[in-house]
Amino acid sequence: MRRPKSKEFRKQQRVSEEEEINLLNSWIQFQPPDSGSNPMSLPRLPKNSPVGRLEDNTYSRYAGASRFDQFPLSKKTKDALRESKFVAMTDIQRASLPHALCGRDILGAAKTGSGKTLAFIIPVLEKLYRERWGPEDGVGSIIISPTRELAGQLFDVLKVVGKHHNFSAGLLIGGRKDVDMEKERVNELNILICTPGRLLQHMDETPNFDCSQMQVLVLDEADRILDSGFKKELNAIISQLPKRRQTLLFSATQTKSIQDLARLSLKDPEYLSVHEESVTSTPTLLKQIVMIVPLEQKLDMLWSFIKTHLQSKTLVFLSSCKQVKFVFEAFKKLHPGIPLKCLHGRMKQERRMAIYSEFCEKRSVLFSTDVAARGLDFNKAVDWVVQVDCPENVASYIHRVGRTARYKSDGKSVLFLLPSEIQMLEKLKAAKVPVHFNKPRQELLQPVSSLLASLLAKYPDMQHRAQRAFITYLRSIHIQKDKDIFDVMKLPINEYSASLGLPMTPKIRFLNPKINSKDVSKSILVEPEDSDKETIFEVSRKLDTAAFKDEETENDILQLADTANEGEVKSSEIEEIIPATRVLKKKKLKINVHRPLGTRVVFDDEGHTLPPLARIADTQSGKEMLLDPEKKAEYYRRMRDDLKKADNEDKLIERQRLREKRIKQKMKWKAGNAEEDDQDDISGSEVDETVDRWHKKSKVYFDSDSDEGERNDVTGNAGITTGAVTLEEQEALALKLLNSMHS
Ligand SMILES: Nc1ncnc2c1ncn2[C@@H]1O[C@H](COP(=O)(O)OP(=O)(O)OP(=O)(O)O)[C@@H](O)[C@H]1O
Repeated sequence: MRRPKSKEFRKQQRVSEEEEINLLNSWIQFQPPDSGSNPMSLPRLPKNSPVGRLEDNTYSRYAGASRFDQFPLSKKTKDALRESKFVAMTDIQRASLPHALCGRDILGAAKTGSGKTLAFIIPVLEKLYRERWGPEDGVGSIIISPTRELAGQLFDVLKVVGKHHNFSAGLLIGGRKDVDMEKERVNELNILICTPGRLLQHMDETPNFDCSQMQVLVLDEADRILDSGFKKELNAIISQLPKRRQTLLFSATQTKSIQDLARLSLKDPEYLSVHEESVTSTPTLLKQIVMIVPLEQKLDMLWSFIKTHLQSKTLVFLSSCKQVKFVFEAFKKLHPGIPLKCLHGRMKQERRMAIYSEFCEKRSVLFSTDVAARGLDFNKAVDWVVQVDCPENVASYIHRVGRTARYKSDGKSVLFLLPSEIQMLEKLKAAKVPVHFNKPRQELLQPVSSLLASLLAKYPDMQHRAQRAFITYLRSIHIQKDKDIFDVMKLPINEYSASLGLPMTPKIRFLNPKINSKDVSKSILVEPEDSDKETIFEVSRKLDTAAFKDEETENDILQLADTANEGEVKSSEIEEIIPATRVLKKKKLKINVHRPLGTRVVFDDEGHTLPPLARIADTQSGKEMLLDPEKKAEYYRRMRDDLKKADNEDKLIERQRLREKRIKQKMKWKAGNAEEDDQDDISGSEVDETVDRWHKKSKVYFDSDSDEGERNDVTGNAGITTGAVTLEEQEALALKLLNSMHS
C-alpha cells in the first residue's frame, strides 16, 4: 500500500478520488440488482460494450457483468486485479459482487476453489474506499477465519488486491509472540484478518480497542465459525460489534440454520448458492475414488500409495495430531523417496506457516489434520488428496477434497473407508458427491507393518508415538457424532495395534464398553486396570476384505473400477469371522431380598432350623446342655466371668508395661541431663523449663492413660476404680508375667 510522495500530489489525488467515489456511488445506485435475484441469470454484457458513465448520463449495467473491468470498482482495485491476471469473474463473484457492492448482507455458497475469497475481499476494499476510510478512522472491517493458515492466506490475497490502496491491515492470529506489539497498533489498523480467539483476546485485553465504527464483517468458512466449536467466541465478538454493519458469509458448505444466522442479525440477506443446480457439489475436474480398506491395512495402503506416487504433490488427512506425528516420523525414517512434511495444530505457529509455504512450493507429501482441510489454496496445485481416516461428515469430506482441483485445474482424491464405515457412501451420494469404487492391486501392496515393528524396537520414543496414535485414533472414532458410520466397537483393535508395529495392544482408558448382548461375535476383555479406575478394553474382530482382489491394469496401486457398482461392498456382505474368545465380567454379589431381616438361620443335620448360637453350644457342650435351660444359663455366666477376668488381667499387664517404659525413659533423660549439666553448666530457666515441660508432658500422657483406665472401669471393670495400681499388685503382676514366660 503505497504512500503519496508530495503535498500537491496528495491534494490532486484527493480531488480525483472524490470524483471517482461520486461516480462509483452513482453508478452503483443507478441500476442495482433486484433484491433476491441472482445476477448470474441476467444476460452477460457484450465484450466491447461501453462501461461506466454513458454519453446520455446514464450508467452501464453491472449486474450480470462477467469481467472485473465492467464493474463499478475503484481504479486502485481494478489495477491490482489486472496486474494479478484476474480478468474474468468466477460464478460466485458474478453472483455476489453486485449485491455486495450495494451494501447488502450476503450468504454465499459455492464449490471449493471457485474464488470466494475475492468475492468478499473486493467489497471490503471498495466499501472502505468509498467511505474514504483513513488511518484515524480505526477498524473498518473484520474478516474472521477459522484457522491461522487460512487467515494468513486471506491476508496475502488482501495485500495483492489492495496493494494500491492506502489502508492499513493486520493479521491477528494465535500462536504469535508479538501480541503486545499488536495491542499497541491494533487501533490504527483498518482491516483486521483474524482467528476468533485472537480477536476476542484483543477485545478483552487491549485498552481502548474500538470497533464501534466497523463497516463490514466477513466470516470465511462461515458454517465452521458458526458451529459449536466457536460458539462462545463468536457470540462474545458479535456482542461487541455495531449492529449497523454489512455482513458477508461465505463457505462451500453453507449453513442454513436460522438460529445460526439469527445470532448475526443479518438484514434481508441475499442467499447466493451458485452451484445449487449443479449435478455435483464438488469441482467437476475432481476425480474421486473410494476404497474399502480394513483398518489394519490402512498404513500398508498409504505407504504403497506414497511409493507409487513419488512424482505427485499429495495431501494426506489423518484424524489426530498424534497420528500425523507418528505416521510422519515413522515414514520419514523409512525413506520413501519423496520429501515428507507434517502440519497440525500442536506445532509452533512459525513452523506451521513455514511448512505451509514449503508445501506450496515443492513436490512432497504433507500429512495433516483437518487444520488444512478448509480454504487453503496451495499455490502449485495439489495432485492428490488422500483421506486415510474417514471425515466426520460430508461437509468435511467436501472441504478436504477441495484442496485439489481448484479453479480450473484438475485433481484426484482417494478416501479409505473401513468396511464398517460403508454408510458414508450413501451420505456422499445423497450430497451429490460422485465417487468411484477402486480396487487396490494386491500384488503392488507394500506391507509396512513389519518395518514399523522393527522401527519401534529400535526407537523407543517411536513406540510411545505409536501408542498415542493408536489411542487417539480410537478416541476420534469414539467421539464422532454420526454413530451410523463410526462405531469403535466394530474395529479390529488388536490387528490395528499390530499394524502400527506395536508389540502389544495399548490400554484404552476412555472406553466404557456397553456390550450388546445379542452381538455375540465380539470378543471383549474387560479387566480392572492396575493404575487407576478405568478398564482395559479389547475387541477382536476380523472383517471380510472382499474389496481386495488381484487385478492388473495400470502401474498404480489404485485401480479404478469403471462403474460404481463393480467394487461395491454392501454392509450385509461384511462378516465377522472370529467368534467370542473370552468374556470376563465383574462378579455380582447376590443378595437374597426375601431372607428375614435380623435373623440368622442355622440348620441341624436333619434340616431342622436351630436358634442362633445353638449350633456353637451344641459343638462345645453336647446336646443335653442345650436342652437344659439352667445348665445353659450357668454355662453362659461362667463364660462371662472368665472373659471379664481375662480382660482385667490384660489391662493390668498393659498398664504395667507402659509404666515401666515411662520410668525407663525418665531415668535415661535424667542421666543425660546430669551429663549435660556437668559439661555445660547450664543453669537457669531453659533447663528448668525443659524438665518442667517433660513433667507436664509425662503428666498429660499419664493422665490420658488413666482416663482410658477409668473409662474401661466404667464400661465393665468394677474391681478397679482409678488408674493407680498398688505396689503389691505390681509385684503380683510381675510374678505372673515371669511365670507365664517360663510355662
Ligand atoms: N476471477 C478469477 N480469475 C482467476 N483466478 C481466480 C479468480 N478468482 C479466484 N481465482 C483463483 O482461484 C483459486 C481459488 O480461489 P479461492 O481460494 O478464493 O477459492 P474458494 O472458493 O475460497 O475455495 P475454498 O472453498 O476452498 O475456500 C485461487 O488460486 C484464486 O487465485
